[in-house]
This record gives sequence, C-alpha cells and structure tokens, in this order.
Amino acid sequence: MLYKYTPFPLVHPPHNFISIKPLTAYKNTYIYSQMAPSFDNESSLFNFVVRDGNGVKGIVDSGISKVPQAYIQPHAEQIDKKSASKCEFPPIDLSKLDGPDHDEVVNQIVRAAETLGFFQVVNHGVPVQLLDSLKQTAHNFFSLPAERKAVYRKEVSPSPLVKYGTSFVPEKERALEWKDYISMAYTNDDEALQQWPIECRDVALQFLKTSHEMVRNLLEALLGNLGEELDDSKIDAFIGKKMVNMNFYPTCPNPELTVGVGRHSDMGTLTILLQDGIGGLYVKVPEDVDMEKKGEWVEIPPIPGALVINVGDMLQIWSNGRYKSAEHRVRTTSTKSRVSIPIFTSPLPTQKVAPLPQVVKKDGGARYREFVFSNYMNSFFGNAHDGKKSLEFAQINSN
Ligand SMILES: O=C(O)CCC(=O)C(=O)O
Ligand SMILES: [Fe+2]
Repeated sequence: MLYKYTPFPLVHPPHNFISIKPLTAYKNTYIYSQMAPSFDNESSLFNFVVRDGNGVKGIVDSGISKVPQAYIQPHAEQIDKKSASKCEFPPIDLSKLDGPDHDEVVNQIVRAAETLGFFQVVNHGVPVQLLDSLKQTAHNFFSLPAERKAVYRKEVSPSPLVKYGTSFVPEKERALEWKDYISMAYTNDDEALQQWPIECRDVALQFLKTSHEMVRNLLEALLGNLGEELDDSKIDAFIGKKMVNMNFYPTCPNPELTVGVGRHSDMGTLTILLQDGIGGLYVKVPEDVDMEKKGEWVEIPPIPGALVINVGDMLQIWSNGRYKSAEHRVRTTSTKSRVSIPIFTSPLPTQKVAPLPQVVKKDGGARYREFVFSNYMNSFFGNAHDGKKSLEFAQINSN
C-alpha cells in the first residue's frame, strides 16, 4: 500500500504501539512494509523481526527506548560489564613462524589452545586494509532496507549458500539475542561470486582466501603437537567446509538486560574472527586448566590489525579434550553498533570425527565417541545456545 508520508501515525496508537519508519523512500512517497506491531506482543514481535526480516535493526530504527520483553535475558545470563577483567595475553606474531623462533611460536599457539582456547594473532597475512573494508561492508550491508536483506531469509533465499537471520535459533530461545547476521557458505569461487550478496561477496571471498594459509599454519602447529601431520590429503577432513558470517549488533537501549550472543562454544575446527574496536567479546576461563582466573569471564580486547582465533568443538574432540573450545558470549552497547566477521572452518558434513588414535592411546581412553559431522551440526543448530552443552552430543560419560 502507498501512503503519503506523514511523520505521525494516522491513527492514535495505544501507548505500547510503536510506529515504524517507512522502509523505502521514492520521491515524496513512502512505502510502509506493514503496520506497526506491538513489540511486547510476542507473536507480532516475532513476525516483524524474524518472519518479515526486519531484524533487531528494524526494532532499533523504529525508535524504541526500552528493549522488548522477548530480549530480556534471565538474570544469570545478563552480563555485568564491571566484573570482567581484560585478557592480557599479547597477540602472537605469526610472521615469526618462518624464522628461527618457529618452535617458540608453535609453543605459544599450542599453549593458548590448551588453556583459554582463544588467542589473537598479528602479521597473519590478511591485509589490514581488507579488515577495514570488511567492517565497512558489514555496516553498509545492514544499513540496507529490510526488504533487500530479507530476500536471503532461509525460507526464501535464492541460494542454499546464503542465509540472513537474527538471533541464533529464535524458535527455540527463551530470550532472543540482540544480533542480525548474514551467513555465506563457501563451495568454490564461482558459486561464491554468483550467489553471495553482491554487496559483500568480494571482500568476504578475499578474507577467506587471504586467511587460508594462516589457518593451515595454525592447524599444522596444533595437529603436529598431537603427532598428526597435516598434508593436502587431510585438509578436507579438518577444514573442508568454510563459512563467512557478518554479525551486526545494533545499539541497544538496555545493554545490561540483553546479550549480543549468548554463552556458546563454536561448533567447528578453528574460528577466525575479525572484531571491530567496540569490545564486548568475553571468554570463560576453563575450570580444568592451570591458569589464573579459572571460571571467570575475561574480555578479548580489540587490537587494531589483529584477528581473534578460537578453538571449536571439533578440535577439542580430535585432541581428546586437550584443546579447549572455550565458552564465549558477546555484550551489547548503547552507544555504537558493533560488527564482527567470523570465518568458521569445519570438516565436511560427511566426515567421520573421533579423537585421534595416537592421542587416545596416550591418554588411555577416548573421551568422545565417533560420529558423522552432519549429525553434530543438526544437534548444534537444533538447540538454543547453552554454554558447552553442544559437546554432550559426543561425550562419553566416564561414570
Ligand atoms: O561477535 C563476536 O565477537 C563473536 C561472535 C561469535 O561468537 C559467533 O559468531 O560465533
Ligand atoms: Fe562464537
């Protein structure tokens, strides 16, 4: 329907009735995607945010002053900014892998994977200019009118490789996450260039390509330490599947009540994460490691030009629990929207996964059972984020 633009709703609304700004302007005529929903009515909120693809961004653009009830986390999940300290570890300089300090750098990588499961790297081979373009591209993409993004909702996406969405599994969550995202799965260059959204495809593909050697080097170091040599024939078994996401965390009027992403570990092998300068990524120091601050949340501080690396569940399983896929979460902020761009690497869906035999032998037993990766994926995406529960799918209980 076309309406003449009027700055006020035509009908006087009830007090919790929020008017939506016009989505598209054409000359002086504005197109309204729908009448304003009540954000405190769960089904109209769900329809507006999820079904119609307006996302959290759409709620914020409507000018709310308090987060809708559906986004208010249970008290235990709310993030107290003041109680977390910063992770002080310096970033690992990957250029030194090529020189006399090779072994020392491998030790740093292994030690980080065995303790926090998170570390930062510099001189990683991804051009710093590209990192800036990626962040700008993410902002530009999420500034598009809702209908331009909504074409990639999973129910209607023209490509099985591309998915635009919000929160994690909205249908299953007790409280929604304050995040919109676009997800681009990689099969080959041609399909990426044809099917990924034109606004993001070039920089996303360059990110994937320029980071490949680093991922390989990191994996070589981590697997080498487990007595597993990484040659070309094994690459697909460990990182045959790759996906680039762009996450958008709009400004939030009540950051203390919400989360950008709830507690979770990543499902795959290694995640390469580009975060912007805003901060708010927290990692829980595992309880079972020789480290200070066990069980506490530490913030991974933004370092210009650096990338964040974290261990995923598969690497924890192959290493029979030696490497930690650490639990992490993201805070929201009231002043600026935040973007992050992760590359998720994982085995191919058909791959069988189990702890590496040489590690099991050393440890005197397997802590995880063998499974096909696609089954793990189904379990992971079939449940709301809940800390490290995802690993229970494969865990062998010792009692
Ligand atoms: O935005 C971030 O810093 C982290 C996002 C994240 O954990 C994820 O996408 O899995
Ligand atoms: Fe994550």
